Amino acid sequence: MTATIIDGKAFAAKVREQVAGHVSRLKEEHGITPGLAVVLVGEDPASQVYVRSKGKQAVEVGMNSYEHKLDAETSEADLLALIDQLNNDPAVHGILVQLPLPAHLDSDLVINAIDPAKDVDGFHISNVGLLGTGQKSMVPCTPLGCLMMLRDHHGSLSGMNAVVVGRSNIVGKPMAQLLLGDSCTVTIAHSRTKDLPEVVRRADIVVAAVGRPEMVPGDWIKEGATVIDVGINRIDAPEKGEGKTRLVGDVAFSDASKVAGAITPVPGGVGPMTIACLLANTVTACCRANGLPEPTGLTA
Ligand SMILES: NC(=O)C1=CN([C@@H]2O[C@H](COP(=O)(O)OP(=O)(O)OC[C@H]3O[C@@H](n4cnc5c(N)ncnc54)[C@H](OP(=O)(O)O)[C@@H]3O)[C@@H](O)[C@H]2O)C=CC1
Ligand SMILES: Nc1nc(=O)c2c([nH]1)NC[C@@H]1CN(c3ccc(C(=O)N[C@@H](CCC(=O)O)C(=O)O)cc3)C=[N+]21
Repeated sequence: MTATIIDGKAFAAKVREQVAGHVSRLKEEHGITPGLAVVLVGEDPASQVYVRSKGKQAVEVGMNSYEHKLDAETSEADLLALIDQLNNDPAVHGILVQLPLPAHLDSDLVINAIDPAKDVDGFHISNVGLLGTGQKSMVPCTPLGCLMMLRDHHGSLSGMNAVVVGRSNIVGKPMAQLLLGDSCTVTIAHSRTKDLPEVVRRADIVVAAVGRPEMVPGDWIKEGATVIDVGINRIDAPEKGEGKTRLVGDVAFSDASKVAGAITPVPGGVGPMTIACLLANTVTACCRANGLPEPTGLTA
């Protein structure tokens, strides 16, 4: 069996197209332009790339993008003051603080300072609680992107065995909540899980969000399973030349794609969907802030 490749890049382009349609309607019919503020503290090169990409794509769909780059030594008080300013700025509908933050900053404190209605990452405790209780919330972008691809591929996920490898607050836990919301039987695995290969072999849906290059080998995958690879790992690629690197996921793609029914590639899978969902969340937040009906099909 050769797996269907789930093309996250193409799917993300479709989501952005829908978002762009909503943005132009908001502008024409209501004179409102959705605005996304992205805050980056420090100079982490990977984070800089993502932040640039978010800003660029926001502008491409017709939104306003506000980038705030603060130096690595920024104090907590200064960062909180910026968040307060963005919370009170009516032109800003979505706020994202790029993680991880430098170690001297308390990320829980910072995230919980964001107005939950503008928390387009869905990381604020009130959004986490709303998601956990099945209420309307802002849904974290990466898990939302994964859910969209799974629903598109399967239609209904009801009754499927889903295994999420990884229990982070930004990916693993919200992913498990969303799968549960779609009536999967959900297992969350992590570094203390006993006999992980056997746990993964039971899965109809595997979501790998670990951060270890190709740690899930092909022989852990059940024949025909759907594999969503969230991992983004930059590894050395001497075959491309000295000092060169390449991106790989948490799944050994080549072997897994021989047994899986469907699989997302890295790059070109979950990553582009994450940014598309960030834009979708910003439009949703903008509609809610203005008491307008929110787009359908762009939330969980
Ligand atoms: N495509 C995208 O848009 C995004 C991609 N990512 C990528 O996804 C990956 C995961 O990110 P994130 O959730 O933030 O990572 P974290 O480091 O926060 O969490 C990793 C999780 O993996 C678990 N884990 C670590 N080692 C093992 C192991 N040997 N066996 C089983 N589980 C293990 C950890 O378990 P424990 O809790 O026990 O320590 C932890 O729960 C990274 O590669 C990251 O770059 C992240 C966000 C967005
Ligand atoms: N507050 C916050 N929210 C986030 O959503 C967030 C964050 N912090 N910190 C870092 C992680 C990581 N993340 C990615 C987004 C897009 C790609 C992406 O587009 N990847 C491309 C490749 C990009 C490349 O070539 O480097 C792809 O997979 O095809 C990857 C990773 C969002 N994150």
